[in-house]
Amino acid sequence: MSKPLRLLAPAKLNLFLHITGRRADGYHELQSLFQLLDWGDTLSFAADHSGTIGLSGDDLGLAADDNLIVKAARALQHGDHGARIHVSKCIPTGGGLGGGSSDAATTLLALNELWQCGYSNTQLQHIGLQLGADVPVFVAGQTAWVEGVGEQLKPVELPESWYLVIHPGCHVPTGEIFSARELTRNSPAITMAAVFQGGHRNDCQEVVARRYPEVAKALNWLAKFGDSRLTGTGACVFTRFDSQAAAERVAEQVPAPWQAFVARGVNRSPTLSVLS
Ligand SMILES: C[C@@](CO)(OP(=O)(O)O)[C@H](O)COP(=O)(O)OP(=O)(O)OC[C@H]1O[C@@H](n2ccc(N)nc2=O)[C@H](O)[C@@H]1O
Ligand SMILES: Nc1ncnc2c1ncn2[C@@H]1O[C@H](COP(=O)(O)OP(=O)(O)O)[C@@H](O)[C@H]1O
Repeated sequence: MSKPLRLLAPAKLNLFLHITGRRADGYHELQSLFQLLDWGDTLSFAADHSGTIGLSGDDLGLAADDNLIVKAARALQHGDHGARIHVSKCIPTGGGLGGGSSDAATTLLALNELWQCGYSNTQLQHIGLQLGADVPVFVAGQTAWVEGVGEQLKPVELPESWYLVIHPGCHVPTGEIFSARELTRNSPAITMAAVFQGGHRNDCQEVVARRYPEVAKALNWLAKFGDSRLTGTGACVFTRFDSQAAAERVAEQVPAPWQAFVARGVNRSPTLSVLS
């Protein structure tokens, strides 16, 4: 058995999210800035020749076969490839922070290396897209401008920022928000330059805030300290700060029972540096 490889599966924030259309298969076309964070789940991998995939660690109440970590491993597995994988979850599930997708991406990157599959990063992104719309951006491991359903990526370099993220305690199913009748689906496509001049939003925010009052409350509370915004389809909300100290000062005041954490925005996933 090889020495275990321990890697971060980073969380992300959608700094903005516009829905610009809908494809024939019902999936929505998006424009978004995916900001990677230096905070997330921890996965460790040991390869063997057992021909089986074993997953231990935090139980999400999912059958192993439904866990994106196992699905990602199976997508690469051939012959007697085997692996013991351990997961420590920090990223709240269904929070709009991309936890499941990031776990899947880290699994693809780790096992491609340990099993010496030889796939390029672009090939792994294609494999990842079959597992979820958000997986390719985590495989690429860069903060990125994203279009399509998540498969068209352009890395961007953003100034260092700190984010206070609040989980208001409710679970918002992505499918429910995308099937909401009142959702705006025809935002005009904008350029990256326009985004950097402001004038962007999360098109899901109004729908989520109306259906989930705790999200609305958290957005209003955070708005006292800066622009507050929903990430993805929620339920987490966030505000940007210039320094860790400023973010921590506000984090200390977050009312119970909401959960909060402070994380640094990174342009490149720490996981890529370990693997390359
Ligand atoms: C919109 C984002 C932004 O990050 O939201 P979050 O999930 O992170 O909150 C993601 O791209 C979400 O991606 P992901 O969470 O992988 O979605 P999936 O599991 O693939 O899809 C769940 C359901 O949402 C709908 N869906 C998802 C993505 C998309 N671009 N259009 C859609 O219409 C589909 O009905 C799908 O059945
Ligand atoms: N390893 C995993 N971690 C989190 N969620 C997972 C995982 N595997 C499968 N899932 C499923 O993926 C769904 C989306 O979870 P997640 O990616 O954390 O949230 P979001 O899409 O809101 O960012 C969950 O409802 C969960 O059932």
